[in-house]
Amino acid sequence: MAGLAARKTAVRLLGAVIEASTSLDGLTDNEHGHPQYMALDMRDRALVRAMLGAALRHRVTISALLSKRLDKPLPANATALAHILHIAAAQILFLDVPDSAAVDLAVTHAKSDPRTQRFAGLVNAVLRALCRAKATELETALAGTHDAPEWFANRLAAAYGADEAGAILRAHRLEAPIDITVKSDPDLWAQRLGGIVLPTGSVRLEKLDGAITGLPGFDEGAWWVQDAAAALPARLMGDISGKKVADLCAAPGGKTAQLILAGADVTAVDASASRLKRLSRNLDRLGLKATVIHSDLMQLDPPDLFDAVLLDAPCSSTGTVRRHPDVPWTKTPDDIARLAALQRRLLDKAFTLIRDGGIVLFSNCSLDPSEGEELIAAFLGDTPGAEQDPIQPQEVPGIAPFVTPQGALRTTPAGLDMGSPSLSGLDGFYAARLRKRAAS
Ligand SMILES: C[S@@+](CC[C@H](N)C(=O)[O-])C[C@H]1O[C@@H](n2cnc3c(N)ncnc32)[C@H](O)[C@@H]1O
Repeated sequence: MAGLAARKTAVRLLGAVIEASTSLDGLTDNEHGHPQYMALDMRDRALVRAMLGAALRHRVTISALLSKRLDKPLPANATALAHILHIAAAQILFLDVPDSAAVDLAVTHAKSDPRTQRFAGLVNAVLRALCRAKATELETALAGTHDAPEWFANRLAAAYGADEAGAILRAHRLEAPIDITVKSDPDLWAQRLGGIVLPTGSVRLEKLDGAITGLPGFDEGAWWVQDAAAALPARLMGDISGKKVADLCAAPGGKTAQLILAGADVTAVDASASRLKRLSRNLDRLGLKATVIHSDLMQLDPPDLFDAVLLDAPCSSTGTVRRHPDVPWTKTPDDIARLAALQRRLLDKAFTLIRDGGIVLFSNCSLDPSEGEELIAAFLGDTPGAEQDPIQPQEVPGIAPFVTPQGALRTTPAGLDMGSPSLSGLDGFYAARLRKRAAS
């Protein structure tokens, strides 16, 4: 039956995300993804990603509308059934798929699986009722929830206040636009690619029709994909032309490329061999060169100190939910605490690698203050010789709204209003510039 394999794959992957906290990025990787996903053609893969995106972005809304159609909650162990219902509901409520196709394929799927066979009638009845109810109930259901797990919504509210947290969670319901960093001439590339130039200089495309590799300028290495917020930390390192700079968590290399183009002599370090392969491929395409070192940062022992280092540390990625809607459902507060502790160890190490007067630019794509504001305050409080070098609102065009009173950079998906929701927002990023006091 046409389309059944895509539905079965989406249901299987939703299970892997929800039950096993597996990252969606890995499952849907076009080279090393889940075997069931890899067996699909590109069109079906795109459909699987769309179904999973909608199912995760609207998970609470979908649950609420499904449970209204059930006499009693599904048994806790009926996970296969729950995922079939969620993937079908995502199509019915949020995708441009005919209702009849979504329902029929879900019923056929339920009949084909021994765990769900006896529920095929229930799947049919619940989904048909949902098709009838959506016109009158969807809007109210959306208004009744932030579509986030409670722990995540509470944490954002504690950090940003109810209004800002609400705006961030509303932004998380939308797919992010595609941002591009160009080597030069953003106006020209915006015109060629059909995008706009953001105040910070990135080029933004509302959405992508087809593969990114097919766009003009890709093969010749004129640009690379990089969220507009992710493009800021490397630009906060001041004048690095001719300086010895290390990118300490470098792969896949978006910031490495920026540092090279700013004229620095760059060493790119990363602990992951496979991610470093991607970095090398990316730099090759862009025609850029760095010294690449495969090492755990904690073991790094370079012969000379650096003038500056960029530590774009591994984090909870809670700033990237628009692009990775699985994050709130796969990460936990314990993960955040563990990653914050790792970042602190990496920052302590990074600080030993710079000369007196040198800088560490610390950044990550988390929205959680324990991985940003609080971590830097603690580091400054107990690291002799470390001081904050406040970021100035004028030093990079367009950053003024994101500079905090402490002189750090904080972006959220609720920032950067470009007039329409589909063109607005930024990944959540934090960046702070730290200096090692020169010996007196
Ligand atoms: C947020 S990503 C970096 C993104 C990159 N800076 C960019 O802009 O393209 C974090 C990176 O840190 C690397 N990493 C994690 N732990 C590390 C460690 N102990 N030493 C070195 N690299 C590490 C991961 O492999 C991952 O590539």
